[in-house]
Amino acid sequence: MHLKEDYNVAVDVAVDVEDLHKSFGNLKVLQGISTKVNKGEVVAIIGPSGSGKSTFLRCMNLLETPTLGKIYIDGVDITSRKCDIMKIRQNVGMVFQHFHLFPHKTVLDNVTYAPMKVKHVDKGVARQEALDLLNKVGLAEKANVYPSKLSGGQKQRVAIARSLAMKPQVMLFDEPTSALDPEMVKEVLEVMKDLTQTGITMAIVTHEMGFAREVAHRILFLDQGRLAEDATPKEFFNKPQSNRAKQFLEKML
Ligand SMILES: Nc1ncnc2c1ncn2[C@@H]1O[C@H](COP(=O)(O)OP(=O)(O)OP(=O)(O)O)[C@@H](O)[C@H]1O
Repeated sequence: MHLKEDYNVAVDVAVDVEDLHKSFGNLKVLQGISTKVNKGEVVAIIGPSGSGKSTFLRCMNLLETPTLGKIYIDGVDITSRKCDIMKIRQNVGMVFQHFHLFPHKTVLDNVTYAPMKVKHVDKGVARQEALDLLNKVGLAEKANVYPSKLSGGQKQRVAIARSLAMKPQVMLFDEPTSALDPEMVKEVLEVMKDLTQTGITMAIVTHEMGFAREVAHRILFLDQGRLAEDATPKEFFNKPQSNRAKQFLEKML
């Protein structure tokens, strides 16, 4: 395990990104991103289509391997070859645009699967914790149904509960409402909003500007793979600095 040298002074930092680059062949998607996310902080990653938001997020749990640069999660260098990827993924939950639930498992079994299989949590404990989580996302009564019987919004809420069941320190959300019918967006955003009150660190790629403005502590605005702005929602939405952000907001708001 490679700990960051100045880890002792950085104990409040959950995610530390240093000069992150990612290329796909000749395509330079991330071009030197550096930022820190503090424990309990909620950051919204926004920017034009193709600016590298999802790639940035996916680097944070090594779904994409950075081409260059370092990422530390809780002080652990996840870009080090010696890093145990499975351990990191336990600590960094991810919710995708599409829900990726197991279709042949009930809602409850979807939520208990990883804790039991990966962490060897006792079945009774895993079920109780899963029921508590389903209760939190408003789906306790759906515990025994199969995903095919759920709406998109309900599926996404199960996906969030499933991710939380691993008790991650950091939660990554990759456009969690983009695949939903408009009337279901709100119920998922409400669950995410509740989550922000629990002290968990969250990084959210989103096109929901109202949500980002209301809920995020910080806005990271990406433009062509660079961190063009790193500001509070108030600063960013009221006084964007770059022309690109101004143009983007004119379109989005
Ligand atoms: N696995 C991959 N192989 C090749 N190119 C990729 C891959 N993943 C992403 N890209 C390219 O990288 C660029 C950035 O993609 P990314 O999905 O990170 O952008 P984004 O800002 O999240 O976009 P959107 O808002 O449209 O989802 C795009 O040009 C995309 O085609």
